[in-house]
Amino acid sequence: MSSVSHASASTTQIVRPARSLRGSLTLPGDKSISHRYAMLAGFAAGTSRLTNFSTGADPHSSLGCMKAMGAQVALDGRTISVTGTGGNLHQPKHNLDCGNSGSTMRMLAGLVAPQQGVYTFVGDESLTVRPMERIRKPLEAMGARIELTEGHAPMTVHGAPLKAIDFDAPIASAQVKTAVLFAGLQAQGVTSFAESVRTRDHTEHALRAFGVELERRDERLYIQGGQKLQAIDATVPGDMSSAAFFLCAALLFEDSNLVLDLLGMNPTRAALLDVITALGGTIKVLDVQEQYGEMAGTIQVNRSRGGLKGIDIAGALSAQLIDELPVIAAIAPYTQDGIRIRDAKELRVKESDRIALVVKNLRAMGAEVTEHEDGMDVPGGQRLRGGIVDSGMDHRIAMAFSIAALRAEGETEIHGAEAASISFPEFFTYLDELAVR
Ligand SMILES: O=C(O)C1=C[C@@H](OP(=O)(O)O)[C@@H](O)[C@H](O)C1
Ligand SMILES: C=C(OP(=O)(O)O)C(=O)O
Repeated sequence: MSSVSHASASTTQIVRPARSLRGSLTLPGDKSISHRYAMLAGFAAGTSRLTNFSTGADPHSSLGCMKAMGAQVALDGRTISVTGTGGNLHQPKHNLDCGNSGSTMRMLAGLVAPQQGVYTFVGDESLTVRPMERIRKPLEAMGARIELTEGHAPMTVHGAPLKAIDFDAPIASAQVKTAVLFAGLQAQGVTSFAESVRTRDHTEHALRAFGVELERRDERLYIQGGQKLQAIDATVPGDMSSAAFFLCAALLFEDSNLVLDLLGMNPTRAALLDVITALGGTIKVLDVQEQYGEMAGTIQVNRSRGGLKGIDIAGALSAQLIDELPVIAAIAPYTQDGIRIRDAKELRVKESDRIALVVKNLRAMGAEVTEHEDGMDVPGGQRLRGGIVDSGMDHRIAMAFSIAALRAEGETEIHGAEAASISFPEFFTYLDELAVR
């Protein structure tokens, strides 16, 4: 990077090409795990200590909401202490502000639906147009009442005593699974949940960490209502979806060398490592540990000699890589055989329409790309030129195109670069440290 300029509300970051990517990093805690630990610690009895908690704005929105509902939160560097409400959330005095975070709004809806009181959730411009119907359906089937505004936030949850349901998820969403399990935890009877694609399982591990019994039989999860939660002392593993930017950057240079410590290696989040290997990276796992069911390890990434291969990503793999697809697509022009992505329609309802924005920004950098309703085809063997990138105030778009910029000819301007702080405030500092110029 060379300079940062502030134009009205938006920050522009200039990213210069690099010659290599070298160094080692310990990434801030995983965003998905941090959300779940924040919510369950705020709900449990006792004081939880959460070390290496995410530095992203999103999990801090979850902490803020838990605070507004009676949890006590104290910050001490990378460790956060949360004293929970022992299962009785307070009705908040104001609207619950979820900021930019879909996870906060959807998962908390499940936690408050069985509680007494009325809870109104609001968010920023992007969150206000994201679909919430997907959680209204199961929670209303259990007995809660949820008011939406044309299917979106603002969302008001009227809590009520809930009864268990058997729910078969029509879409692959770990946030919907979490909302149903959090409601089932407090419902009368045994709630079951089945999904056709196995999504990230952090909620299952987190519930067990806090002492909840949860069973999986024939791909269906069962949770008995009325269980009590006890505080934990946990270290959050580094975020694989943040690591994705540097892992993809390491692929772009033959002599790159990247070591990541304490990286979350939960198998439901690690599909990216297979993609990196398929494209031509080599990954050495130097050490693996486990805490509360979550694996964390040290990995070393290099690139094999020769050009980068291509890959087709579709079906369950698209769901497992959903947050990594923007950066995978952004480096696709630099592969030999190109990358084709399908079955990723969910990308259209994230913080932005990520298919449309990836296509627009690839074209702004001179790439050829074909847009599909559920994905895109990016041919390989292309050279990109530095251009003007519009983040759409979407963190993953801002960071994905900063990586594409490393191999472009000339400088790239990332408009709305500050969006990175939603999940990874340190991103540009780390990129500067790792990029060899
Ligand atoms: O459960 C989670 O922590 C998440 C699940 C995914 O969303 P969906 O549940 O909407 O697929 C993902 O895109 C999001 O970044 C985090
Ligand atoms: C989609 C994302 O998060 P959320 O749904 O929590 O806003 C993301 O982090 O890419």
